Amino acid sequence: MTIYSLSRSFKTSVERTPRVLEVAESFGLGLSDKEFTLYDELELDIRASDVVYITGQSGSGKSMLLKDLAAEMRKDGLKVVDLNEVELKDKPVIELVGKNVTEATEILSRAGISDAWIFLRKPSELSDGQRYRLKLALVMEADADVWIADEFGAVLDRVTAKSVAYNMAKVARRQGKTFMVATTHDDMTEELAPSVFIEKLFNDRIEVLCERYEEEDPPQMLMAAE
Ligand SMILES: Nc1ncnc2c1ncn2[C@@H]1O[C@H](COP(=O)(O)OP(=O)(O)OP(=O)(O)O)[C@@H](O)[C@H]1O
Repeated sequence: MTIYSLSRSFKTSVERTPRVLEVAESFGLGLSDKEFTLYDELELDIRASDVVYITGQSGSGKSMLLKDLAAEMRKDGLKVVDLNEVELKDKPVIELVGKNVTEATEILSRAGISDAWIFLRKPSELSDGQRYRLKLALVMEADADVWIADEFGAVLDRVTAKSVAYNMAKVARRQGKTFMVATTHDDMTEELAPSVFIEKLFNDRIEVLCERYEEEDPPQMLMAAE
């Protein structure tokens, strides 16, 4: 069990251009420097095999929380693979994962790619959604302790996003990986079956629900800060 303690706040200062001054005057906005906090000494208990589902409205601080959590995990010596940092080689898809064709097709199908024509194409010839699923396959194959995906499934249709969410969470749990996603979509709870569900609200408000299905550890509300 590792408890990560996270704090993040920003100082904002506004550049006083003529248009900024006009808008400020029209709407009666003050232009003094302000500080806003996304979370302050937030304590999160994240374990191997946890599926962490971070959701909340756009701009509420989900990406920042995912990034800060990943940075703390890296500091802690864990190997974190970030979907947004996965680079794709210019080779047919079937060459990019697995030790052989059987393994490659298995990994690709878990990531939602099961069309043989896609296997033969190169990443540059795929759609955004197909490339995204290929990256998910590479994340699953990477020798990492933690998989992270910001804007998880944003370029996929909802049916595909849910199916990929279900498969990835299942594989992560089976392999003892920590799988953490952030997205505005809050319709994947059933598929991800998260052990840690985080709803990031505006300002420093955050709700964390931890549900680990162990007898000695019943579902509990860890923190609900206002
Ligand atoms: N460098 C920065 N300086 C000041 N404010 C910042 C900075 N980076 C992010 N923010 C602010 O922090 C807040 C949270 O940003 P974040 O990217 O985590 O939001 P998000 O919930 O992931 O949004 P989205 O769903 O739109 O991606 C936003 O209001 C954003 O404007």
